[in-house]
Amino acid sequence: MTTDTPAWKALQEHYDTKASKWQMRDLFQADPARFETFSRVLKQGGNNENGDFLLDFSKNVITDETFKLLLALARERGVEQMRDKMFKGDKINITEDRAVLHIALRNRSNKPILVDGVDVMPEVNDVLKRMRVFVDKVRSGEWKGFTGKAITDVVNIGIGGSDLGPVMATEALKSYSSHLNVHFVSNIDGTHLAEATKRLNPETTIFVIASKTFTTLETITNANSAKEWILAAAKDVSAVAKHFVALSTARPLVEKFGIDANNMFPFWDWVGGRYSLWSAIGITIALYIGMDGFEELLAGAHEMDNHFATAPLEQNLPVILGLLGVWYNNFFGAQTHAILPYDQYMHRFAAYFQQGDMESNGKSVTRDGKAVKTSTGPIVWGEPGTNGQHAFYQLIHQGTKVIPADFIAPVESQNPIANNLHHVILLANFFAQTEALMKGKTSDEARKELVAEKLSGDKLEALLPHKVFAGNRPTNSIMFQKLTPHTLGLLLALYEHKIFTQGIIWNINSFDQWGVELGKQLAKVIQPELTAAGAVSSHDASTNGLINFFKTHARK
Ligand SMILES: O=P(O)(O)OC[C@H]1O[C@@H](O)[C@H](O)[C@@H](O)[C@@H]1O
Repeated sequence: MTTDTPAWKALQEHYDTKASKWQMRDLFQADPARFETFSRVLKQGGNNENGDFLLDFSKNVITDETFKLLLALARERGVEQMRDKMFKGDKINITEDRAVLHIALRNRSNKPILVDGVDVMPEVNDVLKRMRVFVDKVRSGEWKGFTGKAITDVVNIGIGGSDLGPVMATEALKSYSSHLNVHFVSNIDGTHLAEATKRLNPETTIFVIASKTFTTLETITNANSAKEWILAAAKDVSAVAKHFVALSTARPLVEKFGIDANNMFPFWDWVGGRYSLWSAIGITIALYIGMDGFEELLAGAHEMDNHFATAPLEQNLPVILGLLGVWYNNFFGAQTHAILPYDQYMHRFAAYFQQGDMESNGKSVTRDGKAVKTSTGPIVWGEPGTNGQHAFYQLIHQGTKVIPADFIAPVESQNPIANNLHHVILLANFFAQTEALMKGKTSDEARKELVAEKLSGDKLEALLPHKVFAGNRPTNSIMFQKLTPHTLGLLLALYEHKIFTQGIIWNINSFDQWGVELGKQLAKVIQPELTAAGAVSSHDASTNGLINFFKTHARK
């Protein structure tokens, strides 16, 4: 049982007797070298645009002792051993009997990785080569649509892991894009496809059908409607081969759909959906920024993989982030974790890791099937700064909940307009927010301000409590030179391994997602009921009521 182990008990006692009483502002006052003690810099490789990558975790409610106790927990839980198993290709996804090898997709060293005794690297490299040929053809205009015109628009049809990664990465790397436009259709709501195709020309549009299983109802329904849209214009089935490619692990289903095997880019069951942007699922990213850019993304992730696999735990960025998350989740009772990028290009980053984190660690049984005794994965949420500041930061500053938050920003803007004024203001806000969250404002400080504003007596006393900030709100700050493909790769892998670390500490299987199945099963039962004659009475009263409301109000 996780809470009965020595390291967990030591942390609990440390929290109860010490940490629960600390104020970060005192910790900073007591130790002028706190930033040096609790920050780490990674020197990135690749081209010299990439530069240094900083994690400052000094604005957390920790001391040296806390840090040591957290590291002891990681050792006790066997984080290193499980990490090594993942990198070796062991089948650590026990409920699906699969290896967990997104790290193989970006294994730029090509060191063999064996699954069932077979090295997966030749196949990985083969798909990358085929992707390059295809991507170059489309980008150069050599690939033609059914009337012989070059392609201008790419529509990615996929959902969950087959959508969120490519959406997030193409948005993040927009400044590396060329002439091709990309669009994304995920929702089964016909509005999504209809709006995406409204202004597109079928002659110059290709559809990328992204689905690991090729059974996902939303994706297959959208893909069929997209096929009708192309065929309505082309009036010849041979157009399908020129306008559809598939990214999947399920070759027979792709062929059954009518997509040519030559236009299929495979991946493997050891790639989880939410870790699949590194696989052929990344083809839309490659079409957008070019194959060299995509391989830079892989290289950045590979660099973080090497760091995670080899750095001692006290230097290991994903392990540090994972442990800090456990500290707040399990000892301070934090329910959520905010991701706050100070970079407009990263506006889908939090949404991406909502799936990454919540689908991985939203579990309530241990790896051996027992009910967990601790809280597991947090609710992940966030928006880019400074938008969030004018919306929900109030609750982070003065609400009753502990909300640990990650602040993320590049040193250099891709758009240094107005002589970089915008970026300077943006970063000033980043730094100010983390300072305010840590320090807060005492009653004495607030009183002084009110006096300076010429307030006194009852008015001052009435206003005073509203002007006090308790502070002590924990934040991590992540900074890097510039949001290059390499840096984005590094950052994504950092969060992936953080999630991995936490899953091991909670002893849950972070690699399956059975929780999404029940709703799918029930939808299959309900779908025919919606168009059949007569009222429905086989469900609970609410579900019957909703279905029957729809049936009586739907116009024929
Ligand atoms: O890529 P597929 O097979 O269409 O699946 C899409 C998504 O489907 C969801 O049901 C799964 O929970 C996700 O993990 C997955 O990413």
